[in-house]
Amino acid sequence: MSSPSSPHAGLVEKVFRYMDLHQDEFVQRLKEWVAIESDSVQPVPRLRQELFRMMALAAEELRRLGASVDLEDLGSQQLPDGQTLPIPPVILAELGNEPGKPTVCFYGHLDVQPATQADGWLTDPYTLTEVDGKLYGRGATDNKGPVLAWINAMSAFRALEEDLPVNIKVIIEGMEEAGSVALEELVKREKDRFFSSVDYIVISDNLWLSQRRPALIYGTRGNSYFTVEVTCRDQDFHSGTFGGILHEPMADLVALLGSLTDSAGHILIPGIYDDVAPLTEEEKELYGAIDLDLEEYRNSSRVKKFLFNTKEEILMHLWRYPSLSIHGIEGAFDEPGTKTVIPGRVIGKFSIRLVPHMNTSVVEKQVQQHLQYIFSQRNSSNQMDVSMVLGLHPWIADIKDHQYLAAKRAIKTVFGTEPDMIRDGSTIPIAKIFQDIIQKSVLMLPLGAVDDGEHSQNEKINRWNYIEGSKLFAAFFLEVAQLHE
Ligand SMILES: Cn1cncc1C[C@H](NC(=O)CCN)C(=O)O
Ligand SMILES: [Zn+2]
Ligand SMILES: [Zn+2]
Repeated sequence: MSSPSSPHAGLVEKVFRYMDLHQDEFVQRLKEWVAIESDSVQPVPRLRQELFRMMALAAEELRRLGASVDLEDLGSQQLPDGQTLPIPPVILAELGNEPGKPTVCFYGHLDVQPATQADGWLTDPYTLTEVDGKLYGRGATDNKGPVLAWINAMSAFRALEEDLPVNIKVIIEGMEEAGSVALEELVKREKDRFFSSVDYIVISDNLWLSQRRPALIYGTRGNSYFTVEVTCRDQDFHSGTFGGILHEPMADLVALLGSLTDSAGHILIPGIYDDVAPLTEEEKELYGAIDLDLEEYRNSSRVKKFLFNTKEEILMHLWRYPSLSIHGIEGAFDEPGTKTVIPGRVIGKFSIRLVPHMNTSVVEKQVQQHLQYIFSQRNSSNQMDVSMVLGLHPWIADIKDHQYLAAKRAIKTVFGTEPDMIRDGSTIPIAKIFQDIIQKSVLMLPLGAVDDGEHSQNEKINRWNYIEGSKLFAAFFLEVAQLHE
């Protein structure tokens, strides 16, 4: 609880009490939002319709709070197979426009990863189901819960007829899980309009490092995603009638993919580590202070052994060093059984997580050169094509920034503790885009617990995280307003 000396202590308590009393309504709203299958990953018309429905529902909710809401049309998306699909509109909403108050802009997304019960969900992924204080459902933590927590915070002030201490802007998209298609253009277009008055940007699209201890995030890795296609012809072969006389595309591809890393996870692409920011003594100390029980983390991940044995090494390799992951092979025989095919054309997929100060176009050249060299060594008559299909930049914040201090104070008020100061190994592409284009401070203020299972089966948000997270945003409004004065 806030200290009695704090000038807004009474208001904080009133808002928190409101939220405790109305928590079932907040959960009910999350249930309505989770019920929409707003999957942006599978490019099919039915799901795009669901995305449109999702954005309309959120727009309506914001209008109910008195916000002015625009739905920005982003046109359509051209898919590699020639199909075009409409892109769901982006919500740009605004509540309050008083010159004396700071303007805080919240970014969130309402699209989700695919999910079906057959994937191994214990409950229907689109029916929010509470078990032991855990609210299970696709999008519960990524990112519908946090978006609603922000809206809950706005709604509490309105319901109590209390003046909002900040001007609020909200940008909500529906294509994050597909790589934030067309969002950068929108941000550029709106730089001198919607974003001109923005002082601070808040994103809540990550998780804590712990079950109970809140965190602030000051960096995310980028990602360069590659496809490497090896083609002999456009049809499969029978291995009994062609096996032995062909350069097999799959053999080429497996060799290419196998050349990318060694068994210790070190990336073998020449030059790839050249631009990685050197480790300073100051940074080293930050890792020591983080409270992570490595054994528990390993056990709860159900992994026998990690590549590194100390907390510091593990965190550094997740946050401040690049990594290369192989994701899949399109065109490969991947069913059970013993089909004797030789695939005629296969596409390998891998990506490299980038860290400061790596650059996507430099990485693209290095990967091209490396794969061309490896391929040439095989004297294969097949055709190889490498392309970088996504180039997402890493992001790092200045933790001495005003709003990081405001967030720390809000965390102290709600949770009575200091946050873990952490980075995240995954990618929030829009963070760097906001930082570069709007040139205002970006804060990542996550609400979910480490075991929420984003993108996984049985994704959930704890009722406690959802409600305390709503309080956290309300407390944050008050702290930002106070610091801004
Ligand atoms: C779509 N995409 C392709 N490359 C990277 C991404 C973003 C994706 N983002 C998240 O998972 C956010 C987690 N809070 C990721 O990092 O894989
Ligand atoms: Zn997300
Ligand atoms: Zn996600």
